[in-house]
Amino acid sequence: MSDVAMELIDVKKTIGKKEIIKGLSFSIHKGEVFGFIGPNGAGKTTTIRMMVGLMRLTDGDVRILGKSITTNYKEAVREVGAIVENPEMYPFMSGWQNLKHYARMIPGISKERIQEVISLVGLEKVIKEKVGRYSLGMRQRLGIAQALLHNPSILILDEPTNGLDPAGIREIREYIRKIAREQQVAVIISSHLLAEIEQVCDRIGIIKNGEMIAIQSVNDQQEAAQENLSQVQMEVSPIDKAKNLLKEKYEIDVDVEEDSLSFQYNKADIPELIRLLVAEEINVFQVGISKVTLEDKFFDLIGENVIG
Ligand SMILES: Nc1ncnc2c1ncn2[C@@H]1O[C@H](COP(=O)(O)OP(=O)(O)OP(=O)(O)O)[C@@H](O)[C@H]1O
Repeated sequence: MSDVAMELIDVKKTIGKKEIIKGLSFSIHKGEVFGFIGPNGAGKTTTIRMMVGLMRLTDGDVRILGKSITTNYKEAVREVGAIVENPEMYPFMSGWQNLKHYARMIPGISKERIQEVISLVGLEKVIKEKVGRYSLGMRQRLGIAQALLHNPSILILDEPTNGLDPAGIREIREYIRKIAREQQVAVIISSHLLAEIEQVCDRIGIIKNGEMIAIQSVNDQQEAAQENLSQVQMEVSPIDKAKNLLKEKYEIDVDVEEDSLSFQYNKADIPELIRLLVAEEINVFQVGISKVTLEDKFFDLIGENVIG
């Protein structure tokens, strides 16, 4: 069986005359935490509303476990658990009563399942207390428990860390990882703050003006940092010859940015690389070396500081 949980195929949304989402295509895998990140107004909420079936697509399709949200709405939506707006909870009832009340509306939810979702979000100790006395972080986790009750394949959380203090953010992260790992649920979280979700995500998709401008595996970044790789910018000529040489001879993954090559390499080995390029009659005009961080990449890509 395929490990794709959700697939977006050229998803577009036009409201009035404005094209808000301009053809998004990407897949999210089972057991993965995918961060959906971009500045305010980039189109995250609009995309999420389409993913969960709260808003019609203008064009394209969303498939959840292969089921189309446009032609097989009921079955597709069944696979989704989401917190898009603040979940409604009754403050005068306990966490347990809130979940039980909600579970009545879904056929086939056992008492054991309720207990299971409570332990998934670590609320065992306070579940008999009134929700009115919960911290915001606890309420968020109760919301996640509620969204998981019907055993969805995908959990979607829109700005889950909004308003939380650092301890609350840390806890939410921990439980999100646990849910993805233990239940093989694909978790999609949106945020405009890279630093808040970077640590919890396997991959991050960066959206700007309704377009996906990059999808980056977080592990690649961490591996690069561990292997002591630096980000190298090299102004060379002829650029294509240099690019091909680095690719074919040294198996370096090279991007071309205007008249420079951009790649990751161990700083200590760069003088040798320059010597080799020169020996091949390639002119090296400038070499810039910086540390590889996702924040730099994010900043480069969207051209403004939304790190917070
Ligand atoms: N109903 C609507 N009518 C017209 N424009 C809309 C509508 N809903 C959203 N937009 C516009 O679409 C763009 C994307 O909005 P969206 O709320 O999806 O962004 P976002 O990335 O979630 O931002 P935020 O983090 O601020 O919620 C914005 O420019 C917004 O003004």
